Amino acid sequence: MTLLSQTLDYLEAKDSEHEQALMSLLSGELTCLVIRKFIKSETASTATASLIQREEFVDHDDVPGLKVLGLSHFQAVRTPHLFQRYSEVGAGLEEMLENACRPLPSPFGSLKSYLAKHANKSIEILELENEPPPAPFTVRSCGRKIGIEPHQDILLAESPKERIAASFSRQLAANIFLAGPDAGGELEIFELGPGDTGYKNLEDGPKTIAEDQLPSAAITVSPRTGDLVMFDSTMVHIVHANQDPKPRVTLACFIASQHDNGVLYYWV
Ligand SMILES: O=C(O)CCC(=O)C(=O)O
Ligand SMILES: [Fe+2]
Repeated sequence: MTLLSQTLDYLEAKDSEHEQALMSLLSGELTCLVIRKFIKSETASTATASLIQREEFVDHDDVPGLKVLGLSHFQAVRTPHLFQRYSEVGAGLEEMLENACRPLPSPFGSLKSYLAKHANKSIEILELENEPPPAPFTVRSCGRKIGIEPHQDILLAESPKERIAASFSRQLAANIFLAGPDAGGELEIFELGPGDTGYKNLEDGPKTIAEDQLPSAAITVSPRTGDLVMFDSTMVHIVHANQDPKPRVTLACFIASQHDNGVLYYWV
C-alpha cells in the first residue's frame, strides 16, 4: 500500500476537481488532501488575533508551550473530570468564532459549506449515546519548539461502546491553518494503520510509537497560513516542532463518514 496525497488551490481548482478529490479521500484512495488558500489571510489573522486574547484560550493541561481553546474528546476520555468542560466550552465555540470573524466568514463555517457543496452531504455534529454533546472543534497554538508526538485518532478506540463509532467508514482529521509556521511544524503521515499498531482501546494506552522507530514518512505536508489539510486520522501521524518564533495556530476537528449515508459528522 502506498499513501497518496493531493494538493489543490482553493480558487484555481475546478468544482469537479474538488468533488473528485473529496470522493477519493472519503473512499480511502487518497490519504491526505491539501487545499491551499482555503481561507483568506485576512480571515486567518483576524480569527487568530481575536481568539488568542480570549480567557478560554488556556495552557494545555499536559503539554507545556501548547495553548488550546477548547478540549478534545481524547483528553476528556483520558481525564473524565474534563468531560463537562469539554462539552460546555464546545457548546459556544461555533458562535464565538463567527463573532470573532464578522463581517468576514467563519473558517469553520467555510469548512462546513465546502464539504456540503463538494461532498454533497449534510454536515452534522456527532451525537453519542453515552456521553454529553461533543465539542465541534478546538483551536491549538503550538509555540516555538512544540510539536505533537506520533499518534492515531480513532473514535472507536476512545469510546468502544458507541455504535456510531463502529459504523464509520472513514475518520478524517481536518485542520485549518490560522497561522502556518515559516520554519518547522511539518505534518508527517506514516504507513502505519490500526492493523499495524493494534490500537483498539484507549484504556490499554494510546499505542504511541517512539519517534526513532517510525518508518520513513509516506506523506509530508508543510502547511501555510490559510491552508486546509484533511487526512486519514487513523494512520500514525506526527507534527514536527514549530521552529518559528510565531505560534503555529490551527482550527482542528474530525470528520467521519458512513457507507451509504449522506451525512458527515464532526467533533473534536
Ligand atoms: O496540526 C496538525 O497538522 C495535525 C494535528 C493532528 O494531530 C490532528 O489533526 O489529528
Ligand atoms: Fe492527530
